Amino acid sequence: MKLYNTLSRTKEEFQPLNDKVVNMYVCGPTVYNYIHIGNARAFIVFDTVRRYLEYKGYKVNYVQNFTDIDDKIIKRAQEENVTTKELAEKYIHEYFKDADNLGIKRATVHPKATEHIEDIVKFIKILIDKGYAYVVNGNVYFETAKFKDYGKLSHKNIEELQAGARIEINEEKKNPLDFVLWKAQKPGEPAWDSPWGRGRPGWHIECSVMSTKYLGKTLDIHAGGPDLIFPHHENEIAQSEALYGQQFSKYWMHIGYLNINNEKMSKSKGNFFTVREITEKYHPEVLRLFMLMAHYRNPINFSLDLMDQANSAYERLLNAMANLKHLLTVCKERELNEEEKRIVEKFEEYKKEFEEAMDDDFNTADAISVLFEMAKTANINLSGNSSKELVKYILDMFLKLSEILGLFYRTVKTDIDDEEILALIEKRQQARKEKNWKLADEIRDRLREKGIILEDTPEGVRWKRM
Ligand SMILES: Nc1ncnc2c1ncn2[C@@H]1O[C@H](COP(=O)(O)OP(=O)(O)OP(=O)(O)O)[C@@H](O)[C@H]1O
Ligand SMILES: [Zn+2]
Repeated sequence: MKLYNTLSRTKEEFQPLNDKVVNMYVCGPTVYNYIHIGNARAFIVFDTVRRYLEYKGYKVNYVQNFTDIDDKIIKRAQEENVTTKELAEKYIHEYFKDADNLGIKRATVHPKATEHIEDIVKFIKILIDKGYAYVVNGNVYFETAKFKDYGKLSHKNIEELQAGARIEINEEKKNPLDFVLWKAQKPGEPAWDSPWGRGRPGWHIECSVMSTKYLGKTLDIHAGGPDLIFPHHENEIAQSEALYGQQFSKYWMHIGYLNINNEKMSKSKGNFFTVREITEKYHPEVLRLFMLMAHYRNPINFSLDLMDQANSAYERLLNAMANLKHLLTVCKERELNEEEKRIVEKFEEYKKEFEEAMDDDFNTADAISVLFEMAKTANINLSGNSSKELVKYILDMFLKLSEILGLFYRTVKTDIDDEEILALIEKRQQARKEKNWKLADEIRDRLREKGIILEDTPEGVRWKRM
């Protein structure tokens, strides 16, 4: 299996540090608003990477953080007259609603910056002790000139970086490329104690600290949007490698931009559609299919026309599967005839092609083309006279492969009946009574995987199918 590594700018053979385990970290949202579809592109793509790795038999430890303290959060909280914690919690909740809707699996851990202040302070202290950071007026800065590999991810030398960096007026910094690790408190801002006075962590440090805490000093894959390569990920490398003296992440994956009118879609520019808006108009799986129909590293220029095209594509696949489900109810069980055996061989070929596409740097666009080929072949060759085994075999393959893309397995599969759902809900209620939160969460997750959403209300648990 090959993947494109931003660090080497080549497609490399994928070989995790530990044969069967993949430790993967994805930079998550800064929670002061609903996520827009540009953010969603990142989360959908990396969820698909994770699903494929799991399909290949790896155990994936997947960590995605919430940046729950930062300038934008503070500003927005002040405008709305709520605390930063209240604001962040609200949008974390909204993030999960959107992510669940899009079939993005929950991470193994979703750490929050504000819950790791002690670890962050410890990390910064050691950087200062080792001579990589300096304190000025309660602010702590990382001294980039001390880290000789600075620029290796963005493939630029210090002079180029300096020329490209926005030169802010900050007389405290020894060098414009130095970045803040700890920010001294300004009046009215939330703050935590530290050896340098009250303040809060900078943005980059949280990812270095939380990734190491949950995944170890060297990650297999670190991933994010293209705007994060510099400075965010470059700075994460500098902090972590300076501290631990070993490689921070073996592979770096970055998606292409989601643009609108050929300009980056972004919260700050206001040129965005939220996931909420789009999924009111289209089925969430259409948005997911839309994202995966492009190669993840290519830019996408978003338009509603393209969404309409994705919608038709989605319906074609859905119809093929609905047709198979219908055939399942009318076809009779009997041995496969010669012609049908050849069809099975053809589908085994399709499966191989699908895997080859995914093995080649997660080429979901080609993988989806294979699904269309499958739909075509099924439509042409199957009828009410086909063997039920054949129909079942093809439907199962459809669902198995599309589940890797996070598609159809919730909408098409109905292998859980009401009785089973109620029994699991009962079991979860019991676990909650016994304060066994882990089991309760596991049951909720298991149901979600099957497309069942639980809602805890004062009147009890409500559930619905997605
Ligand atoms: N237009 C986009 N295309 C692709 N990825 C994006 C886009 N916008 C954001 N991302 C990615 O989404 C993730 C979360 O981003 P974040 O919450 O920092 O918000 P943001 O939308 O980039 O903020 P802003 O729009 O104000 O610059 C990051 O990995 C980021 O790189
Ligand atoms: Zn990050």
